[in-house]
Amino acid sequence: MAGTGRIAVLGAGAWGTALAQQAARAGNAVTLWARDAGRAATIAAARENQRYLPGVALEPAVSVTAEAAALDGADLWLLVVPAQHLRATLAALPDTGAPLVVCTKGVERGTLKLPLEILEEVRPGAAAAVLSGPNFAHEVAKGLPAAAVIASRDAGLRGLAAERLGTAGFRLYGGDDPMGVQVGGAAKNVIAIAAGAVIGAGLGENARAALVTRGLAELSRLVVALGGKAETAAGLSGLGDLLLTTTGPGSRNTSLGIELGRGATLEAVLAARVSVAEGVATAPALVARAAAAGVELPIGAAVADLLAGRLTVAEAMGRLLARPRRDE
Ligand SMILES: NC(=O)C1=CN([C@@H]2O[C@H](COP(=O)(O)OP(=O)(O)OC[C@H]3O[C@@H](n4cnc5c(N)ncnc54)[C@H](O)[C@@H]3O)[C@@H](O)[C@H]2O)C=CC1
Ligand SMILES: O=C(CO)COP(=O)(O)O
Repeated sequence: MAGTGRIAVLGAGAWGTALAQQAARAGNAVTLWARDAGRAATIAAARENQRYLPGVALEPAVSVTAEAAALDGADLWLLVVPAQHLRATLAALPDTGAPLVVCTKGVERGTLKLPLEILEEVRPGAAAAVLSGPNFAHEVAKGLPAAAVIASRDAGLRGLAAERLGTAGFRLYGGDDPMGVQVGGAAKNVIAIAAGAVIGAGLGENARAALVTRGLAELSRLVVALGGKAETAAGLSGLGDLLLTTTGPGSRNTSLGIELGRGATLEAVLAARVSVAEGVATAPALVARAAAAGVELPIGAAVADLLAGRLTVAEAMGRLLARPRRDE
């Protein structure tokens, strides 16, 4: 056990709760902060997050609160709020000077900012890192083996964060390419919706494998265009997470795509869920961000059009298949 201080986890969804468990397992006292006082009290009383992560008993070292003052003593903050709410959530909380590790995957609509870019606007100059990888919350919560990358330009911070959060069963690699890591985490959710739609529409496993592979090419192009490294796209936060999300039955993004592929409307799918599928809000923002950098995302654009009701799955596939043939 490496951790010794207090870690604050902001956002008591599935991933925030799983990371709170992991931080406790790594030897830290943990404050899991929820924005809603009633929900915090319910989780604290049940010692379980029945809404977002049912069936997992909270570690004794995890305390749950909605009080901002409880964040004061934490020497590391994990931000685990959906991308569209990250800015407002952080802006409403006091700046204690604690280093920030953002665990959110997505692009903010309107501003087209990635999580660390949002942090830079809300907490200019704060020490910040990003944690990302192939990590279904329910598996990490149970302590099943997993790996992720903690990337920051600040080598001291990524070492510290890996030391405080890692255990033998949650293997954390350092990375110096936070841009590449963030783009991978945001793009894989969009490609997962496309992969799910292909499966839901009965187009077959061959089609999914082709689409995921071409999706990785899109993701890699965007990583490089935004200043990241191609090898980051081939690592845990790129290929690794793409593989998990597009094939694992537990993915919210893939399952949303499957339902769309079977003919459900987006409104009906979202109305039946409490949990977030980040690819929905991210798809149009990612495509716009890529376009601003001169990068075309054919699969991303097809997903954005599908979600907006501008295309059916059959039309989206037809458009992708009709693209001019070229060398791989
Ligand atoms: N669940 C997973 O397996 C993983 C999730 N992530 C990422 O972690 C982030 C959080 O996802 P989950 O914990 O899975 O979410 P979730 O779907 O389990 O829970 C939704 C979360 O959003 C919060 N929320 C909803 N409306 C809000 C608002 N208006 N303002 C502030 N917060 C609001 C809820 O309080 C809750 O914490 C996402 O970016 C996701 O992509 C990353 C790795 C794994
Ligand atoms: O990010 C994730 C796994 O790494 C979770 O994926 P979903 O949000 O699609 O469930």
